[in-house]
Amino acid sequence: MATMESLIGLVNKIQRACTVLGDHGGQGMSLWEALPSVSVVGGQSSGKSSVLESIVGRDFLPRGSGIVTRRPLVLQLHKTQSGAEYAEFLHAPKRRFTDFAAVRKEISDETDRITGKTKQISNIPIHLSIYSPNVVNLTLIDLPGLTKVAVEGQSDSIVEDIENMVRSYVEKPNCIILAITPANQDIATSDAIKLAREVDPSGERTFGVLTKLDLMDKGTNATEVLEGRAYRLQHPWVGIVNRSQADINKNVDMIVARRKEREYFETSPDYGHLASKMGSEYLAKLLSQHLELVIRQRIPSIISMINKTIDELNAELDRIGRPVAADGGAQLYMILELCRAFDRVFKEHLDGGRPGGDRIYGVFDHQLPAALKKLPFDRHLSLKNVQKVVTEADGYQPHLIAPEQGYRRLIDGSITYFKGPAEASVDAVHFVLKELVRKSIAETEELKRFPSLQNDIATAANEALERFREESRKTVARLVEMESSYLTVDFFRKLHAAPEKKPEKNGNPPGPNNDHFHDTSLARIGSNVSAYIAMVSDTLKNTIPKAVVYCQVREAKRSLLTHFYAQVGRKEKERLSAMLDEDPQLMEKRTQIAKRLELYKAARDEIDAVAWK
Ligand SMILES: Nc1nc2c(ncn2[C@@H]2O[C@H](COP(=O)(O)OP(=O)(O)OP(=O)(O)O)[C@@H](O)[C@H]2O)c(=O)[nH]1
Repeated sequence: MATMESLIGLVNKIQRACTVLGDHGGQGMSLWEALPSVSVVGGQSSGKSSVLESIVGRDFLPRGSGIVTRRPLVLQLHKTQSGAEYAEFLHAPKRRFTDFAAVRKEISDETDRITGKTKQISNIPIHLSIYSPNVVNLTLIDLPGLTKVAVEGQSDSIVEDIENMVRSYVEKPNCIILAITPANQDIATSDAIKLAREVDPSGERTFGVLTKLDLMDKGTNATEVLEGRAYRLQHPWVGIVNRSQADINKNVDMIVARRKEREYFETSPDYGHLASKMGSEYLAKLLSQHLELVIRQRIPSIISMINKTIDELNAELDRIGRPVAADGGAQLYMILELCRAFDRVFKEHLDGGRPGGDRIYGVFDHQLPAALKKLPFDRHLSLKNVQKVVTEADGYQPHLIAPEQGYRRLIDGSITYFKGPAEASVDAVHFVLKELVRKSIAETEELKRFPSLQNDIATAANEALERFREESRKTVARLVEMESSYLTVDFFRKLHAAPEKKPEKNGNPPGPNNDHFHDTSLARIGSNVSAYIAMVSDTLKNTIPKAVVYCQVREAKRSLLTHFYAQVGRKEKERLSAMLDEDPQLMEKRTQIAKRLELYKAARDEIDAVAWK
């Protein structure tokens, strides 16, 4: 069975770890909030500081007018067996304070360090551990005193700000509320009780403390309250007699004050029957026992909360990606893996599974045929142009049988027109591929965190696509040139073999100088060339896509990043690191998650170490 010391010590440790990692409540469900704690609340001058000092048995809290406590003070008390007595702050772990006046000054200075001298308040706690033979193991959180009016130099919102901060602590279901009320004030007007009732209506986590019993008017007493008749709480009320201002001025020792308090109750005609359950020493023990009980009850739910959070944080880390390895080999491997991930997505776009590849087919199925159809062959093979070309080709000697040169020139001239649509197909496919590269980079989940590498891959892929386009352009240009370089002779032989149309009945006999004959013959040349060109067009409609796919699409699939891989392989480690530069926001997020993960794991280890049943 875990001991009381180990349980409270356990929570102390986890609380300290929380503060180191910036987890101190007010941030949604944090570990801090899951831990049971005791918060001290009360109106100004209700005697909060006095109660705390009395529990500790030392003067160590800053005093003064106005709002002195401006940051929560997490006071962790550790009982020592050795008799050694000292204090330590979490923010100054190497310094051991044995002079408690110096502790007081350090609390003041540390308060100012965050809030400035502006008298503003801050919810970032100061952690103070006190080791002493005169304490019980207990953790108390001292909060700013509730006030009704802002004083000189404070903003009007301070009253509300303090109340909000105090409420943010006491409203947590794991907070035990130590509600301090001076006995010389009507309990109905107590700020502490008012707030406690609001956040803990059933009173199960509120401990009522009545201070200044010695200052009550003569003839009156607080038995109504202390016996639980005036205001009922689940836990018994505890009456306290702290040092008066006069005692403080006279530097009455805390241990002496404790003794005097004990004597006060033992000899009091009003409270003698309650004496064993009154006083600051009793209060400290009561709280310590209760805190231990609560911790014991909560530990299972804390463990499950810790485990759940660890799982969630791990999943989140996986989602945003683990940190980049430091050594060059691992970085190179990572870059190649990321490139492959991109390549997979890119291929899915081309092969189907992701949209986009179909747009390439669109180029071949619509764009290219439509462009071929629009070529101005009608104009080029008009009677007038045929005549012009044929005549020019014949030179000074008109042809005898067939205008061979004319045919060739007309065909060559026509074929040149195919270059336009061929290049347009190359460009269209190039832009589709470029767009797919862009899309694939954006869709590669693994690459999201590496903007520099995204850039590098985009540049490398686009350079590769440029090279493929160049190659493709040359290839389609060649296809077109090939059509000019050697004509399909059979086509014309067949034409020649086909029976010629009979001359019209009343027509003149055929003769080279006859106009009518001339026109018919030119028209026939035009239509022959046109038919031949239609055949070439059909061929190119089929071969251009083959060339484009061969040079651009197939290459993109095969070797989009081949050059890049070779370059990366030659890179220095520094350059590799630079390629794996991450989005700074993401790095920050990862650091935060990693820190929290560290905290939760440390907490789990602490709990395991206590090995309690
Ligand atoms: N006689 C007597 N005086 C007390 C008692 N408790 C507190 N005082 C005096 O009341 C004054 C205020 O006490 P503190 O302990 O400073 O009260 P506080 O709530 O911490 O005050 P702030 O920090 O200013 O909000 C001091 O002068 C104390 O000496 C008590 O039980 N009896």
